[in-house]
Amino acid sequence: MTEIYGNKTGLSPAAVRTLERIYRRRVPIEHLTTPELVRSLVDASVETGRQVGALVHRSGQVDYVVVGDAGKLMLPDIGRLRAAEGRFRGLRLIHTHVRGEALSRDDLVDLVRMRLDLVAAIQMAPSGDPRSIMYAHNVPGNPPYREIGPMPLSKVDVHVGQLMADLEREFSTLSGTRAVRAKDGRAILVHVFDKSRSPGGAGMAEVSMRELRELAYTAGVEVVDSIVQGREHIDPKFVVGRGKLDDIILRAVELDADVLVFDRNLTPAQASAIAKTSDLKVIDRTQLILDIFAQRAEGRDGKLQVELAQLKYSLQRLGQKDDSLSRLTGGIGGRGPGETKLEIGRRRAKERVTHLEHQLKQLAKQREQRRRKRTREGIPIVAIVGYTNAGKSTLLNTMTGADVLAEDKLFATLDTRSRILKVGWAGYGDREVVLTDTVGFIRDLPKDLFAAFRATFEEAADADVLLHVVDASDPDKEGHIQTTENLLAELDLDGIPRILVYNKADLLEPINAKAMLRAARSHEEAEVVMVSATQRETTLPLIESIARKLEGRWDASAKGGWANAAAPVSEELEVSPAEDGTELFESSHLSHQGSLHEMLAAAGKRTRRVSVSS
Ligand SMILES: Nc1nc2c(ncn2[C@@H]2O[C@H](COP(=O)(O)OP(=O)(O)OP(=O)(O)O)[C@@H](O)[C@H]2O)c(=O)[nH]1
Ligand SMILES: [Mg+2]
Repeated sequence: MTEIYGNKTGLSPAAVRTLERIYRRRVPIEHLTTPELVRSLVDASVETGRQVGALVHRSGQVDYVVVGDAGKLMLPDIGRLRAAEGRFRGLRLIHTHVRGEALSRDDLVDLVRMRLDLVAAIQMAPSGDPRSIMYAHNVPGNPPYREIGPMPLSKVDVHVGQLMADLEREFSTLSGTRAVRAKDGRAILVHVFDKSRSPGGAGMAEVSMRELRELAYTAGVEVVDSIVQGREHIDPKFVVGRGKLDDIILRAVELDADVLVFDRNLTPAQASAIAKTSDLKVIDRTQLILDIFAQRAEGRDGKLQVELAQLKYSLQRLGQKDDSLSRLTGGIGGRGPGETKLEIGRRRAKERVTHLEHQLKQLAKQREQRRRKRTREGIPIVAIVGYTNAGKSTLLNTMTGADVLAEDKLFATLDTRSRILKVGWAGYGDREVVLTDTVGFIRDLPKDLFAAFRATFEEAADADVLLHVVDASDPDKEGHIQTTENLLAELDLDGIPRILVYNKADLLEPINAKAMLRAARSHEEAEVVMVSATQRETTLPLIESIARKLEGRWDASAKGGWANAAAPVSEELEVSPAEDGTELFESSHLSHQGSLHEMLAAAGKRTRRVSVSS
């Protein structure tokens, strides 16, 4: 093995031979370097006028000879360090500084990011002689390295084997004392905004990072730091500036992080450049969301949809060289929901996409048939839509007594569930509606995912009423409403009658809740109600609202007639008169009992009309 790495342009054949001879050197593990290796490196530097380095393995062999320019050395991509190999690479870099400078920031970043055993720089005098040596190794802490020297070459006395054994012990004791490591690693979140384009970028960054943190938490990633940078313009190659990237790399080592999560979407080239330079796993916002979907999709349909979206996203990234596939594709753990490992070739991936699309079409047909059947049965459909974590599933559960997973995580629901809502308890006799839960929306929903999840909104397309649920306690609730409205329009669902449901009223001060409701009623086009999805009785006004919207359709779902509808109601209505604050959930049932009977009477009359005409 005599390949020369780095900047080889313009090297004379003689210089190349001098460089190649460096491969013959051996350096025992008891020493940092040998006079012979120093001599060879210095000779090659004098001949080329450039920095020359050797990556020496603990076995004593020179594994790589690298040539740079007068000011720096670009180390070859020697691949990711695998966990099994321990904390360090087992390679030390010994190189020349032709201008006699101390260890540079580049040297230290290389040391840290590549987990080299050591980096040593030989300072050359203008005469071309080696004047001194300076070296650094990794340490736990901040900064994550220790520099030693410069000192005369004759004074260096490092037993590399001993030093590395000590360091490895020190690092492993440290990671042993750390609380249980998150299963999908430790991440640094990075947000970059364009100062010229968004002057209010810092405030937006905060809102956006809060959401990213929740996404990371949902994905099972432990967040150890967040970094926000405002720039005059986004760096086309690394997004952040090169200097900032170096800071991030050092920070990652210091905090033992292995993932960088960018709060924006990266081009394949950017993701690749950052991953190569940092030697960290690089994930963008879309991949993080895809990853969550991959973990959470349950039904067959959902799983196929997610796999399709992941493959499509990966395929865009497979265009580049195949070498860093595992770093670029898939999510945090290279996770896919289906049978496929995500690290597959381009051709296989394309075949799989076709196959998945076919299967999904079949499933869509079956769904379509089911839906037709239901429509024939004439039960009105009410779909619950809204931003992720708004409380849609909780509302469905509470209203129907169903048991749909509701969690304080984003995208708890990935498969749409429908349940029959019987409203006898609220005074509507045998009437029923189908209540459908949907996937939560999120700002900048990844395009592929949006396409894939269109299907889950097929059900919603048939809805007679949409309940747009909003977490009224979220500081960004207006942003959430806007995002949801926009996506509803994109899904062509904006024509369906809508009720805006302000949820989580229990988390608001009653006085604020009232003011919020009043304000919303004055500026929202849609009807607004306020509920607390965790408390069934607060959903009464919502049911009334649904009843008003459904009118004629509503009665068709009543199986029984007039008497049936009215009979058991009063006993089932177990709502205690409002305590302070709960009158928020003002209900005509509660406010005057008389109107309940009026309503029931009206409902009964309509029922009769329907049964006569059918
Ligand atoms: N305090 C309070 N918490 C609520 C209320 N409604 C829902 N939550 C909580 O909010 C979290 C999210 O609820 P989900 O029902 O899973 O929300 P979702 O809209 O279905 O979320 P996705 O399926 O992720 O889109 C859960 O921890 C619920 O317990 C409420 O009225 N009050
Ligand atoms: Mg849900």
